[in-house]
Amino acid sequence: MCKSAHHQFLHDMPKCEHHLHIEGSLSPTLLSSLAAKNSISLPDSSVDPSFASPTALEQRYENFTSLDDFLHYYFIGMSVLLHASDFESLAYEYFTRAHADGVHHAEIFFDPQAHTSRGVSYGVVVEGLVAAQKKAEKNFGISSKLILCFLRHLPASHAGETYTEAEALGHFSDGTVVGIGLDSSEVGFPPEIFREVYDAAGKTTLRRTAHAGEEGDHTYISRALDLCNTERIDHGIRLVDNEELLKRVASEKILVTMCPLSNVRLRCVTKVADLPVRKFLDEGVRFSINSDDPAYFGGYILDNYCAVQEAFKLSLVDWRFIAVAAIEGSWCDEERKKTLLAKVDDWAEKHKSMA
Ligand SMILES: Nc1ncnc2[nH]cnc12
Ligand SMILES: [Zn+2]
Repeated sequence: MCKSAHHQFLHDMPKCEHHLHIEGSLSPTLLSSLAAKNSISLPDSSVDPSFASPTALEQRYENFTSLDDFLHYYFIGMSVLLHASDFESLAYEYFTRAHADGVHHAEIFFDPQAHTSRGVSYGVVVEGLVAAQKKAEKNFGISSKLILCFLRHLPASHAGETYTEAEALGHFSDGTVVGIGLDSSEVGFPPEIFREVYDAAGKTTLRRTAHAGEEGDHTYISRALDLCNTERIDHGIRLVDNEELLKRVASEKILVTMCPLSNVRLRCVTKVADLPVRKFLDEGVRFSINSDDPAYFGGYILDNYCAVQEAFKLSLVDWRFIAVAAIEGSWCDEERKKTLLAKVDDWAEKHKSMA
């Protein structure tokens, strides 16, 4: 949680999170307890000393050198998740934390291929996540959706098989899964490799997003939009390298899901102040602020909000733009959006003295 009392207004702001990998919310403590419970052997600490203790892992997470360096630990970490109850514990721990940070609506990525490839069925993963979603709605009033991500380092045919499995279970038509996304190593794996699943999704009510312009250049963003028809861009910070594309994203009201602390930890930028927050606001690019993989990147959503405020000293008008863009760009129904927008009005009224 953000430590500064000055940021109470950010705590109070009704937030939507759109860029959260549920497997990336696996804390080193839960990781070790699930490893013990499920008898999963992690790498020996003589081979990688980071696995000596949860504290050692946390320290290693402070020194990622790239997206791939992080992904190495991310995939090992999630190997402790075996049962529906593990996914439920993981997701409920996230919702508890998100609620404490003032999240009212969350759209959650999950990586089924990273589980099915080690013998954990797609159905088990979703069963656990849905159980946590229901509990979070009941106990915290948090609405949430699932976004099925495809791993771009695996073949497109594998993504196609995963799509077919989710579709056959009725998870697209019954609303269990609201949309599809694309994650994992970006450079060398452009979005159009996965055109077939995006084309299929485009013929349904499924929403479409993709990680683009995180480590990859701005052409990854235009290719996601033009060749995969994505409605959102995850990260998208390389938009700043192409003025025309940036203006297009603004005019087409495409939501960019920024993840400030992630971008610093993975060395996409040196510091939060180097992110295009002011530029996006000035150009009318709609964006939300998110935690990506909070257990790995040193902060949950409110820490990301506070880091942006420390770096940019935004006004209430700026924050209101961010709050409204996040709600309008959410994939929930119109009634829920109306409720959330009314909460933003109340919040702005309460904090008008800071304008
Ligand atoms: N920041 C990120 N980029 C790409 N794939 C991811 N999977 C989890 N976090 C990711
Ligand atoms: Zn991500």
